[in-house]
Amino acid sequence: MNAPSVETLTAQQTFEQLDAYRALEAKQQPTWPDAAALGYAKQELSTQPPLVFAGEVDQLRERLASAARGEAFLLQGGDCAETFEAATADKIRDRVKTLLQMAVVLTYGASMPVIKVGRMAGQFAKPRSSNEETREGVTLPAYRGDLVNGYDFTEASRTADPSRLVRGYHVSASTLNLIRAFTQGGMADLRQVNSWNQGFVSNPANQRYEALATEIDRALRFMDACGVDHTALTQTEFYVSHEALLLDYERPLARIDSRTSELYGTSGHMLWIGERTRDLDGAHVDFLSKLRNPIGVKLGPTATTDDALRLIDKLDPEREPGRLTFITRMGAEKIRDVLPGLLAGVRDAGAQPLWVTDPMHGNGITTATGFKTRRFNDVMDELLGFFEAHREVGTYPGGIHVELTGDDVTECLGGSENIDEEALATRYESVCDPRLNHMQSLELAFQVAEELKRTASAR
Ligand SMILES: O=C[C@H](O)[C@H](O)COP(=O)(O)O
Ligand SMILES: C=C(OP(=O)(O)O)C(=O)O
Ligand SMILES: [Mn+2]
Repeated sequence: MNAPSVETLTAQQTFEQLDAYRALEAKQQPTWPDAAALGYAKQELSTQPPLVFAGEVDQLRERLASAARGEAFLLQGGDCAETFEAATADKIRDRVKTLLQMAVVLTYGASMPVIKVGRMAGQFAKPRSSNEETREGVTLPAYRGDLVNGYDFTEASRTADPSRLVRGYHVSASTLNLIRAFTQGGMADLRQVNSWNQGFVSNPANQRYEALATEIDRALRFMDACGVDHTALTQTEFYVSHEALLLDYERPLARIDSRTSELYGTSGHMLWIGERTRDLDGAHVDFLSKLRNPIGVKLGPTATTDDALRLIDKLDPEREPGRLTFITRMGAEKIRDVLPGLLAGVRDAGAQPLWVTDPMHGNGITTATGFKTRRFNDVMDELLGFFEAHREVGTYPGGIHVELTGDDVTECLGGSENIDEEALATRYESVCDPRLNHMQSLELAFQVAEELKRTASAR
């Protein structure tokens, strides 16, 4: 046999370093009953083309760097858990549409670029509070996302099936293909997106936002009249992200970039680590520390400044702007107590991560009838607490991370349509956490835009 070339050896060594995570504890991984089928799925994934390209990933890192410097704002959103069944053209279009509508409003409010990142094309794996679920005396494995098992409550459906890893890759590929088509092919035309927003404000419940919508309309007409570059108005950058939870999916999609010989996760542009898997000595932090992608880390109310600084040392030792995003999810009741100290501690240590708020995950409640839900008012309260904390400390509130859909579901309580507990049953479709519906998402965007206008005029 020929000796391996220097190039192969280098690639091998790179992957050996990446594989150090295998010796560490990986929380929230499924038990795959069929080892041979898992081996086959991983092999199959490792031969598939990357879903995203290293150059795009670098571009997103640069965009996020500008947000970390206070020169852009991140809008990240989508389902709690995407499903294979709901990866239809209409549903994907409506989610992208909702994000674009929100982005127009935020761009105007912030007077700066809004970086659009979907929780899409890979958000298929869920951490759970419990390994099992019991219904009417029957106990089965918990649903861990379509990448692992099915939502139907039967033994067969809830058994972890590795062929889902491969199917998840293909569904992600077709989702991404459609997103690229929509955002490059005319659907992102700012004038059209703004006309959709006119529909939102023409609803009497939303008239308080009319002035803002009219201002945006005038600004667009002005740009049009001036002959502003057509492409800037009709096409937009759109990136995808998901929680990098399932290492059996992420590892085969880690690739060496031929331009730089560096490792990239090619399952999505931005990857984040969840609140339940961010242990410093755990497999997830180690694995992601080796990839060049922008990395997010969720920080819940128990996170200390020391935790944040040690995560920075491990994930962003060079302190490269755009590399690390902290996504705080404290809960409306705690954010004003907990966040200012964290922001000040990190700033005083000389680090400048991007700070983003997830106003959803700290505000979950379960109704007496058993629905997991969130109150729109709590979500808004945490958002306001986020802006207040940053104003207090003098740091930059760089973005929002929300669970939302373009559909008219009834999963979160309140909002201008005043969804009450009874209404939850009418259209509750999420297979995991409750999402803001189309109207609630826009309402949130208009309120955040008002907040951003205030921040911008105070600077
Ligand atoms: O999005 C995430 C959920 O909060 C997480 O999966 C936990 O949900 P559970 O408490 O219903 O298991
Ligand atoms: C599980 C999630 O969040 P967290 O890790 O913050 O609980 C999520 O974003 O769906
Ligand atoms: Mn969730």
